[in-house]
Amino acid sequence: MASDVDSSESIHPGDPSALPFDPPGNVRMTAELRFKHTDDRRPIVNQYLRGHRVGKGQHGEVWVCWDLSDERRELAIKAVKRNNPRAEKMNLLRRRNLPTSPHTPLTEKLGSAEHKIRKEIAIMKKCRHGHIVRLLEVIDDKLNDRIYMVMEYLAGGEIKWRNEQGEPVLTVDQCRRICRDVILGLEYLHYQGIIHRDIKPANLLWTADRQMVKISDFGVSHFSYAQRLAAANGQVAPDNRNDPILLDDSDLSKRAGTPPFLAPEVIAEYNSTDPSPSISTLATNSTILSSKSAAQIHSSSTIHVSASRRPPITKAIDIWALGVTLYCLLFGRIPFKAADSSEYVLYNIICNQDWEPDATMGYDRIPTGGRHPKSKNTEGAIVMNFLDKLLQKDVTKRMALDEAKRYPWILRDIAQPQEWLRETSPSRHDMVMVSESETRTAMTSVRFSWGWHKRLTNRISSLFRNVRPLRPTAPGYDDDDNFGVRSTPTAIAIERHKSASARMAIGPDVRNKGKRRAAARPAILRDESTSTNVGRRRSKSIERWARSAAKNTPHDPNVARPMTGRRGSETLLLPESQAGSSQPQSRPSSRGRETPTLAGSQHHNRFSLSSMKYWRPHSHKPASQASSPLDTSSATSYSHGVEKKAGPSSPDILVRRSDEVLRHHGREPLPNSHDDEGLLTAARRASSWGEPINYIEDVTSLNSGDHDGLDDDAMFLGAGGVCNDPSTLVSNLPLGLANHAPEVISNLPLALRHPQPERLLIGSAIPSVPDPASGDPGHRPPQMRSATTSPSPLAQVAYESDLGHSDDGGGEEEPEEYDDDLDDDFSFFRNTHAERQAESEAFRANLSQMYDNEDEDSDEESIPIEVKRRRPSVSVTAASPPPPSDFSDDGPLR
Ligand SMILES: Nc1ncnc2c1ncn2[C@@H]1O[C@H](COP(=O)(O)OP(=O)(O)OP(=O)(O)O)[C@@H](O)[C@H]1O
Repeated sequence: MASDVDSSESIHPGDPSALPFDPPGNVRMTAELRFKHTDDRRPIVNQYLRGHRVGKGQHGEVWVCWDLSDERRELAIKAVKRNNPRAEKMNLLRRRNLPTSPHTPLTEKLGSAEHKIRKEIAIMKKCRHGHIVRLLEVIDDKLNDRIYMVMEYLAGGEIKWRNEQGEPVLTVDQCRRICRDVILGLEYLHYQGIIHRDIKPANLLWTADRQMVKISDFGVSHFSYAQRLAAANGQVAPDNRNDPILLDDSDLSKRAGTPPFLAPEVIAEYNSTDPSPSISTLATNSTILSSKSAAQIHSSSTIHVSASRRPPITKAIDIWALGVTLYCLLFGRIPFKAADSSEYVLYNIICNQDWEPDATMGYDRIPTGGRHPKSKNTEGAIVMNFLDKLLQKDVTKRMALDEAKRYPWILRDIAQPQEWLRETSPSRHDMVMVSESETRTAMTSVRFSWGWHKRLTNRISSLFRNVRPLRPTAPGYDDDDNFGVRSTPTAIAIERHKSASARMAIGPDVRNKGKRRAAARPAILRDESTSTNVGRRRSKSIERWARSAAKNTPHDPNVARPMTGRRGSETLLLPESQAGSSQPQSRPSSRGRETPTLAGSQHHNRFSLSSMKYWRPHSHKPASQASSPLDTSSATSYSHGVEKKAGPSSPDILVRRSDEVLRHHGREPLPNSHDDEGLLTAARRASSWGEPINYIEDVTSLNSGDHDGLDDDAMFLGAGGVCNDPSTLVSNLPLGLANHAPEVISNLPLALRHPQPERLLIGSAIPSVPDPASGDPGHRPPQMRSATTSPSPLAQVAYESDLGHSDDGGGEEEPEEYDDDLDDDFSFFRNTHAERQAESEAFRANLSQMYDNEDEDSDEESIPIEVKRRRPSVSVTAASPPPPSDFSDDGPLR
């Protein structure tokens, strides 16, 4: 078994005690953020001197930093916005969670970004294992709209697993070691009751010496108390039975993760042999199982599961994802891929088609012997058999982690396997205990600091977001049942309420940039409907939505209910005296269903942002000065230096909002334009899955929300791939910049370098270093190593700072400011008409998917369907420059 044991690897790779990084103590929770600069303008966040940015994901940016209070230990600090409207909007459109839960969980109502951070922190806080990225401190200052997570720094970066030709760059040996590390990490997570749900190469980070891989990104991970109990034979203290974040099992029914890595049971309804009604509705012009012949379909591995009988979603989904990951590492490509990049086709392939190996595997091109090798004892046959067990479509036949850990190939280079198995047993670790209070403190309410100098004054769309149609109060109707508020801790609802109020009161807010953009574009409207009608809404066409919305008057004072106007869990509270002044008995219904209504009332939609598409702001006034509904809407107790005004009666408020704003800006709505029609036709077509989408096959999670439209280069780079041909990237540059050398491009004004994906440049001047992980001087190096200084091949990708700062940590921005936000905020006003038109056309051309949102009835007014090129998740793993030696940090930070 151990004939080819490499003595250099005869270690106990999974033994946490052998780890160089294992600081004692629990995760620190810090409630105050202090921000200052060094003399040379290097930012300091509390005691952390911030260095260059090492990565950027959908929700946050990651920098290297040095802990000034701990001998300048090198760490990573991740800044995550609590509120990410762009990501949330895309998530909203994409969230087709199957099956629909009648009880929409509170956690979803908190918004995906917030939800993601809370879960990520709550889970990471207690994970302490050699193959899990360690969280050390959370800086959660309520006055800052970002949360800072201080983690151990994995200098090796993401695993790079293929070159630009799509060939594997890791040896089979390396693949095995990575796989073993992930098995150990997963074993620990599963033992703790945590399902990662997004295992893929991009979420596996190398240590600096590339001797070890750690699992990162717990944004969609799931904690199951039942699983934890089972793992501990019921001996676990019931510390978090009531934790709404960690115990929300309905989360598991949601399709989170990265499409090519999703297990068949997660997408069981996409089995074409037994399509669920939802599929037949959606897939009106999709080709099912288009690309492969029937002979290629391995019947024994085809599952026949209808949506109604979908297998339970368990930790086995991580094992499947591990199998897909191992396949990627071995062959430099993903095992399941749809020819037309359609998710629908992809899911059918995952459910119904078998995987096929290449003739050889790994960088060292070891023969595989095919899918079913004749000789069973070859290396290829052993690995193929291992893959076969991991990639079992039938979850009951899939290999368990414990089995995988003991598989001979995994144990191959372990000197004393039995001892290693004993030492790495998860039962040797303490059980994770995450209390409810800890989860809550992981993320608290947002309070906004004043930043007028940075913020534009367009608050109209956020205002309308808070204008709600009538909420039902018909007898027997329990609002909470539909919104999952019943189980909501009061504090959370209040926090959100405050947050909404704050936004209304304060006025300009960069967070609503997306909605301001929506006002300038044709928008596809979503009608307001109730959660009890979620099932029906699924079949409702987008076109009907928009028409209905356009016809309806903004708000009827007879219908408007002053008590609660809600968006998600945000609640517009009005004084009790006003709330009691009306007794609404009706419930708005976009379908005109019979619902008890007040005389003369009709169903209503929120004010249509699309009707304001030709509206342009004339002036920017602080909310407190504007003669807009901003003046009157806030009757909450939220106080942030803004003088509260007593509002008029609630119906007045609601009916006045849209009218006043339009009048104030001298514009009339233009409903029902032909633009809407064309757009809707495209949207409807797209919603039927007929439009192929360019999902990012291996880098972007569903939870990231916008993996559509990424160009191949960005996808490739984000996947941990490499590219040594600058023309490949430069070819993507806009405005004819492709002919310019990268250095010329880097000097262009920021405006010319936007949007983000075009700012990827090649650091061609970076010298190379050998790969310490390979350990073989004669080893054929991957192509890109000639251009990298980093242990990671990703070193040659440089990502420019948004504000043109160098990546040396000398950024001057304050943490409160999200650079791209600012850019977005100004872009609307900066763009010429022609640009806007071009943008609109590009938008239509790219329009690929529209999801009817079956699990929300609460939020979002007009949702423009916008598919943007995604800013890729790029890692820059060049060796970190040391902290400045001449820097002297003064007193308070010590
Ligand atoms: N501890 C770390 N050490 C080194 N690099 C890191 C670390 N954490 C994250 N990174 C890098 O930063 C990038 C972005 O981090 P991360 O994936 O956590 O952000 P995110 O916003 O959650 O991403 P997404 O939601 O898009 O998956 C990662 O791809 C990784 O390369």
